[in-house]
Amino acid sequence: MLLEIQKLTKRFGGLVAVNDVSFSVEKGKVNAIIGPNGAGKTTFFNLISGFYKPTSGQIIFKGQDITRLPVNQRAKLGIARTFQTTHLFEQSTVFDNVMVGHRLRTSSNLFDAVFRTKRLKREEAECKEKAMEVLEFVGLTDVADKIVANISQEQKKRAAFALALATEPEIVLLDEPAAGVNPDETEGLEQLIVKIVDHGITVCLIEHKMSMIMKIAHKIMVLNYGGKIAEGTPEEIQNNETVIKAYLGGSADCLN
Ligand SMILES: Nc1ncnc2c1ncn2[C@@H]1O[C@H](COP(=O)(O)OP(=O)(O)OP(=O)(O)O)[C@@H](O)[C@H]1O
Repeated sequence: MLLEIQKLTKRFGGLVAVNDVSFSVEKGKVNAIIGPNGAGKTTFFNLISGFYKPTSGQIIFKGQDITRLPVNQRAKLGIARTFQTTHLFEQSTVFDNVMVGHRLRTSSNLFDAVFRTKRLKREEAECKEKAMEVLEFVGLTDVADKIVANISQEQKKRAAFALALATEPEIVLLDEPAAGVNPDETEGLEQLIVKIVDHGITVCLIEHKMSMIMKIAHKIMVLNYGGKIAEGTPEEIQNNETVIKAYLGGSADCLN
C-alpha cells in the first residue's frame, strides 16, 4: 500500500468531521472517495495533505508515519493536491503559475537570487523545463502565455493538475476536479486522470459526478456523517444497500 490511513478522527469542537476512518490507498490506481455534502471528504484530504492535524489516528506514507509532518514536508515526500476551487494566481500567466510547482524540488535561496548564482540559473531552467513538460501533458501548451483570468474554467482545472504534477508527486489528491465544467469537458478531465495513473502516479479522487467515478475508479470509499459506510469496487458500491439508502435517499439511479 502506498498510503495507509488508520483510525483517523478529526473533531471541530463538538462536530466529528472524520470519525475513525481507516482506508488503504492502492498504488497506481484511482482511489475514489464519495459521500453527500458535509460527509467529511475534504477534511479527510486536508488531514492527508497536512492542512489539518488529526485529533487521533495515523497516516502512513510508504511505510513512514507522516501524521505530524507539516504540509511542505509531505509535499516533498510526494503528496500533491488540488482544491475544489482552483488556487491559481489569476493575474499571472498559466506558465508562471505552473513554474512555481517545481520550486519545491529546488534549493536556491535569497543569496542565490541576489547574486544570480549558477545554481539559481540552473534551477530556473529546470523549473521552466518542468513547466513546459507538464503543460504539454495536460494539453495546455497553446495557452501557456495567457493570463489565468482569461482562460476557461476547464483550462483552469487542467492548470491546477499541471501545478500539482510539477511537484513530481507520487500521489495526487484531486478534490472535485470536474465541478463546474460541462459533460464534454468532464470526459476530457476523466481521460486526463486515466493518463496520470497510466504514468504511474496514484490518484485519490473526490467527486460528486457519479458517471465519472463509476467509469474510472478502481475502488471507492463512501463517507457519511464523517464515518466510512462502505468500501469496494464501483459495482459493489452501486449495489450496496447501505450506500443506496444512506447516501442516495433510497434511489440507486444517482449511482449510475
Ligand atoms: N475548519 C472547520 N471548522 C469547523 N468545521 C469544519 C471545518 N471544516 C469542515 N468542517 C465541518 O466538517 C464537516 C465536513 O466537512 P467537509 O468539507 O469535509 O465535507 P465534504 O464531504 O467535503 O463536503 P462537500 O461535498 O460539500 O465538499 C462539515 O459539517 C463542515 O461544516
